[in-house]
Amino acid sequence: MNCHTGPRSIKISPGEKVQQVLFMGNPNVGKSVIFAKLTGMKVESANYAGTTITYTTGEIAGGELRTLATDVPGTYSLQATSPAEEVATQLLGQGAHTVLCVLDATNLERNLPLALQVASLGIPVVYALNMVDVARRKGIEIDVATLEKLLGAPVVPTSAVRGDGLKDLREQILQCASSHDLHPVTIPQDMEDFWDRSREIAEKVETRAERPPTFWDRFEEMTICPLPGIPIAIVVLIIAMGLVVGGGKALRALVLLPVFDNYVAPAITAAVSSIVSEGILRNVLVGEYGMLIKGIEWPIALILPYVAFFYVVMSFLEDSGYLPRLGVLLDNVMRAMGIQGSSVVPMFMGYGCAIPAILGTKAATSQKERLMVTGLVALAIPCTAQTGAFIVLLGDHSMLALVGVYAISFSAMVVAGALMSRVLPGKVEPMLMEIPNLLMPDGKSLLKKIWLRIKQFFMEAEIPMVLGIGAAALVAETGALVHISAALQPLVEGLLGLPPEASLALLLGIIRRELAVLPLLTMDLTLLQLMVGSIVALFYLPCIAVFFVIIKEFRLKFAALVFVGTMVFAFAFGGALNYVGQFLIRLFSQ
Ligand SMILES: Nc1nc2c(ncn2[C@@H]2O[C@H](COP(=O)(O)OP(=O)(O)OP(=O)(O)O)[C@@H](O)[C@H]2O)c(=O)[nH]1
Ligand SMILES: [Mg+2]
Repeated sequence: MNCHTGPRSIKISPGEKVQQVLFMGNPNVGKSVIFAKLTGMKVESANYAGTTITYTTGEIAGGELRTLATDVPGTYSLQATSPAEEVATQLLGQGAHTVLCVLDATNLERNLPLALQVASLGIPVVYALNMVDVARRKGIEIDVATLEKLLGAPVVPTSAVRGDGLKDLREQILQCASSHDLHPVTIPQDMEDFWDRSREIAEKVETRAERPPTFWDRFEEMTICPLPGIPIAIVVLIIAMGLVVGGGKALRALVLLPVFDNYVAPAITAAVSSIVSEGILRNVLVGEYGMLIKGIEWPIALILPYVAFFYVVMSFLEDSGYLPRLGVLLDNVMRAMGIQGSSVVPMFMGYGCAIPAILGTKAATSQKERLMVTGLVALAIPCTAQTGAFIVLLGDHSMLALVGVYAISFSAMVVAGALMSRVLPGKVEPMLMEIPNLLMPDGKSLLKKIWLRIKQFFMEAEIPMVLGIGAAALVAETGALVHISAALQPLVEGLLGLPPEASLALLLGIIRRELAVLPLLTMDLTLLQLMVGSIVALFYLPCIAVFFVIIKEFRLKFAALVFVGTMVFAFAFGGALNYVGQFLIRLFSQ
């Protein structure tokens, strides 16, 4: 038997007895952190609801029998309302030797209904009372002995990020799992919600110290009120953008470009020239579009610095719990787009990469919300690599042009969202928006997360880049580009006012989003042409990998709609910008 584990699989010999443990609980209570620490497996954790949207299985060492633990997506109740919650209830239906139910000590009353539902099915439960460090900071005390008595099962106080209480928790899990059998369970349609009982228990075990609010308490509140929440959000976004643009530029100019230009490129050119004689092959390898030159310079010396700083900022925002607060502030704007404020998280993820953003929509409660967010991410949200390309292309000319591209992207989202909410079938259900505690991210996990993301960018970008640029070099060197450019001339030159070679950007943009921008670097373009080129690249097709995910998650029909929609939007908007721009230039030069 092979268990689904995400990154690797666990082999179990036929007939071997294993213990199954499910890690369950409300979203954002620390299940994945506990799971990662007890199994040594790498799983994503972040400070918002819905980080885990599918399950991962790992092994907890130490018992007599082997113990398999499964990190389950968070759920508020056993009546699933989203695809991610359905995964949780299906896993529970298969039964377990033990369920580890993780409770957030700062939100006990809201966490208990699920715990009581699970226990009412007769499944053995061990409780982790997690986040006790945050509870202490907030002046919340929980009487663990009484809670244990009321729940009739072991309760272990833990602080998962610090590792406190995890040794004891492991022992309790192994002991409980070894003394019970596994039975599949049927989850009744109309389960009791246990809200009253939860309130009763919470009242008995919880004491909240009467104390004046600390600065941190007040700051948590301030971030969600329009005043001063919106000015705070603007400052946060300016700092974030400054860090990405400034930090990326410095890393690129001071380290990566000098190293590449002075050492790497000459070494590669010399090595290839000594083996390959002059001609098409040498040009494809190290010429103007040489795959070994541009294929390394573009992803590593130009884009990587921005990607790296972007992930630093994004991971910090994710782990601090600030993102859902942005959702509260933007709720009205998001509703104008036809989606819920809580979708700010997957949409923000889209600024990293569209794929986790689309998968992240599994936590949404309606299919229409999933389609809307996916459509918007595919159309108008540039991924981090494309953002890097925009900064390289526009940032050196005019920061205003760069800000302009993002302003157009936001406006387009409102228009496209309003359009899609009319065209797409179904209804967007109101979603529960959970606002997590603001936390100071744990340094070690933050660095690990940033490093993993940078590594993943490198692995995913490098090969398609080199191959795509190689294909482009071949197209240019063999003269095929002239024919392709002639065929696309009415579109590229006529409608968009770009030089014919810009057709290369459209061809390469199918492979990766930043490749729809980078070829423009080698052309001598006016500011208007740079803007038009960037806007077309922004709205143009998402990359091939994203299409595969859209087809897998939704239907081919929706992928086709995204294909046509993004194409039409890109050319219509790019064309309009070109004509309006040219008209204004003529008007002002008279
Ligand atoms: N201070 C503190 N932070 C914690 C603790 N446990 C988890 N966290 C943080 O809380 C956030 C949520 O943790 P996750 O492990 O992603 O939560 P989850 O229950 O898996 O969430 P979903 O996958 O969304 O259901 C992360 O930012 C963690 O770093 C803890 O004991 N103390
Ligand atoms: Mg999780």
